[in-house]
Amino acid sequence: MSDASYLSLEKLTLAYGDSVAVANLDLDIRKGELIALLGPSGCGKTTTMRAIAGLLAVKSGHVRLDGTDITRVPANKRAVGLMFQSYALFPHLSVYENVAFGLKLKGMRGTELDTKVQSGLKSVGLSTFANRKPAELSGGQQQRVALARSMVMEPKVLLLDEPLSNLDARLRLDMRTELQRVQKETGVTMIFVTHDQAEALALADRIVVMKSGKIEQIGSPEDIYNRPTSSFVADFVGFENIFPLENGKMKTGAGLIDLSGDLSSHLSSGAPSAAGLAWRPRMVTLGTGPFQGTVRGTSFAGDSREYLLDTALGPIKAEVEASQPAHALGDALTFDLPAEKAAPLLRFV
Ligand SMILES: Nc1ncnc2c1ncn2[C@@H]1O[C@H](COP(=O)(O)OP(=O)(O)OP(=O)(O)O)[C@@H](O)[C@H]1O
Repeated sequence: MSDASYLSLEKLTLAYGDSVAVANLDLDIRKGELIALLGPSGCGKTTTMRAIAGLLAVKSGHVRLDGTDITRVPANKRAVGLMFQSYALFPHLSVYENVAFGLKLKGMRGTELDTKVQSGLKSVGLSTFANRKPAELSGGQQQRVALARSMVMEPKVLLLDEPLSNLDARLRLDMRTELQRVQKETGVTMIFVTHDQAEALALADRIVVMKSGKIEQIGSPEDIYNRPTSSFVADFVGFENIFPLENGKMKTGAGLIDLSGDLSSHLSSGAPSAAGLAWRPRMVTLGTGPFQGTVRGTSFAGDSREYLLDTALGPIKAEVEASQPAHALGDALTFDLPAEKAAPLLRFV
């Protein structure tokens, strides 16, 4: 086992009956990494987590953890923790008893148990809540109990399935920080599932983007955000203006067109064999350029304003600072898609 493959999924195929949900998936995760599995509903995120946890039989392939093949090891012998989006706390037990539960099952008692539980509660800031019942806690506090309960078991890997999805926007932000802190303090390897790209970008060391049971791209948050390799990932992370390339020209509703700026030198530095180009709305220049559009929609987002333009190329989304003069529905605007700002896509899928 190398450092880069503390947890390895090798050619993992997972199915429900005859229906394959995850196909031939390879993934190596380093010890202490915080990994986000990101992707649309049904792409196989939860299925992959269930297989790592031992809750779903593997059809073919292997799961290795810390040098051991655990593909056929029962869930309770894997040292893999799992935290669900519904925290699944025992309502009749106190916070203390909830956190102690798994340790007691392992036969721990007395001072050792008490020390572990106290330290687990302390690590999530809930020492003074030990005697409360889950119903007497806020959603965020319940989430912390669930986290403490998982962490006291000292798992080699902690899996979190949509851990923040039941929390309101404010609490989600708090819990993001909390999760990150606990992870860095304990050094536990964590994999969390989310379909929220902002959450993945904010939390993860590396993001694994999945599509239809396969990995579409693996990279740092910066890679995924700035350098998506396919149109699917580009679309998923907010590049709204995405076009295929054919012989160095952009294929649009108005046919093949040349871009202004030096596309070839931009591409040769980034991706010489690009299959497409993508621009975020704020990469579109409004007010000057070779193209024409008519404002069909506008939305105000505090610092910025977004315009949806009807154009011969197809619909274009542009974002400008809100301090710029506003345009009205029906206004005709010129715009540019600057070649040097485009993200080159290797695959158009
Ligand atoms: N118990 C099941 N029986 C049959 N098919 C299932 C079962 N659970 C999931 N699937 C199918 O497997 C595929 C992957 O599902 P999975 O739950 O892993 O997706 P996901 O990416 O976690 O989605 P979501 O974000 O909605 O939770 C989907 O096509 C789904 O319909």
